[in-house]
Amino acid sequence: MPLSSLPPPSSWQYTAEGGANLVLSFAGPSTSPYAGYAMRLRKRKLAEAKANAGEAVHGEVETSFGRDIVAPLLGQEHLVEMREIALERTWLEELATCMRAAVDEVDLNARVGVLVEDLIAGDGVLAIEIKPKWGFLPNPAYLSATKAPTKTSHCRTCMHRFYKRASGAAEQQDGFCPLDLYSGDEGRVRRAVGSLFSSWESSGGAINNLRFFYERKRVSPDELQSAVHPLKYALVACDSSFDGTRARLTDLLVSALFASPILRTLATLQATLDAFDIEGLVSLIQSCDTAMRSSPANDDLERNLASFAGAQPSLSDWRAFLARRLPLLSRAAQCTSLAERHALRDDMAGSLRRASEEAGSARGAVLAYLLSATLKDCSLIVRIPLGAREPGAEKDVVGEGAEVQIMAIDLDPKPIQRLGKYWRMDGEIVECWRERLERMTDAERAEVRRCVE
Ligand SMILES: O=P(O)(O)O[C@@H]1[C@@H](OP(=O)(O)O)[C@H](OP(=O)(O)O)[C@H](O)[C@H](OP(=O)(O)O)[C@H]1OP(=O)(O)O
Ligand SMILES: Nc1ncnc2c1ncn2[C@@H]1O[C@H](COP(=O)(O)OP(=O)(O)OP(=O)(O)O)[C@@H](O)[C@H]1O
Repeated sequence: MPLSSLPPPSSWQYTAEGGANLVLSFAGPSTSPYAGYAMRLRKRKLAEAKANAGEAVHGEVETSFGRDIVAPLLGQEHLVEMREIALERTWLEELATCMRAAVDEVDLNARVGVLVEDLIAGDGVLAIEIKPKWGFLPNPAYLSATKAPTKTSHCRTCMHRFYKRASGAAEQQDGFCPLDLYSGDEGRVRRAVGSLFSSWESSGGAINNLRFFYERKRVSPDELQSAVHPLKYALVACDSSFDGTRARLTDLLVSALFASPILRTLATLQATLDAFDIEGLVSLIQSCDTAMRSSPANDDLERNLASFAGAQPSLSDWRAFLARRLPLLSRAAQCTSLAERHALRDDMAGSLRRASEEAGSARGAVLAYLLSATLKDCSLIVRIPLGAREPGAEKDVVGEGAEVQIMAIDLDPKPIQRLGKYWRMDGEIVECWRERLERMTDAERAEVRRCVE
């Protein structure tokens, strides 16, 4: 596509935003070379406390990371091409006046945006976005005796949700367990999707783990309550009550997830790259570095971790890492059992450990952990072509020959400076959960769901 002059801000419509980026869909004429594209723009955080100073990842790494590092692992067919596009301040200023982001503002100083295939666009296309989060329990071999019992029976996402609620964030009481979603067991996958749906409904569609878009427009729970939403016409053969629509959407999502190996591969990659857990990783860094070994207080350890881990990896660092680790990591897609996944993780731990001993540096293990962090935070967009349907039509098929696609988004590299935060958060999350269990009676404790891999 030629990068001719960028269409005016009025040709773009707000789609959604995450913590760092704002995404706009091109809404101009279908003859434009930009039709079918979305633009990802950097945001400027409004809340000072949320701004992450000094966390910048070089732009070259940001756009190439998905294509060069993640695609060989997850499969090229699951990634969209990203392409940098030059931006002018006047264009951004005009955009800022005609479009308000829901949470933050577009960064007026950004000099490049990123053009991507618009995954929510298309006639009759239902796009369901899920953020599946951490799909494994940590390697018990590297956990401290105090944290191991908690971390091997409750997954990070379930504990983290409670932690966020305890610290005042508006999180749902009974959220989904990712281990159910990733389990490959139909009943458990349905339970996870059901929990996500309930949280979506009770939050008014505000959660970041589940979103629905139909023909490029975000669909809210209120709209699905309405009798005449076009998505309901497209979901033929379903009873058009809210519950009927919910059941149909659940079926569509569950069967799309079942038909694809992506969740299984994603969880295996996350687990294999996080072979030591953050606890084991910190011990490995300390064993390679005498100054870190003597790092006394926890505060210092948090602060010092990033500097001992080294500079933010460049694209060539990442390419060298992948070239060395690809033979082992490419086995992830073939792992079909938990035993195979654990064996792969053990192989990775052994290999990273030997490499650190030889080099006197844990940098390879740090890069592996950072790549795992990217995969723990990505989202999937399930594109289901429903085809155009007349109200009342009888057909109950998905699309007309068009295929369901599952694409991974938000595959940005994580800043190496976050290592200290990851270590601190791990301690706080587990402590918060343990205190919760200690406050309970035995009967209450027995009712707490255990997470099973
Ligand atoms: O730490 P977590 O698990 O809360 O993950 C953060 C996400 O929170 P959530 O998925 O809501 O729990 C968080 O998501 P939200 O901004 O809450 O939608 C971000 O994805 C953040 O990454 P980054 O700052 O964009 O690089 C994520 O930070 P990283 O942990 O990936 O660095
Ligand atoms: N290629 C795409 N096509 C359509 N919509 C997209 C696309 N990429 C992202 N989006 C939408 O924009 C939202 C924000 O994008 P993205 O996840 O890249 O932002 P982020 O700031 O990096 O997120 P996070 O805070 O989760 O790290 C997504 O959750 C999704 O709804």
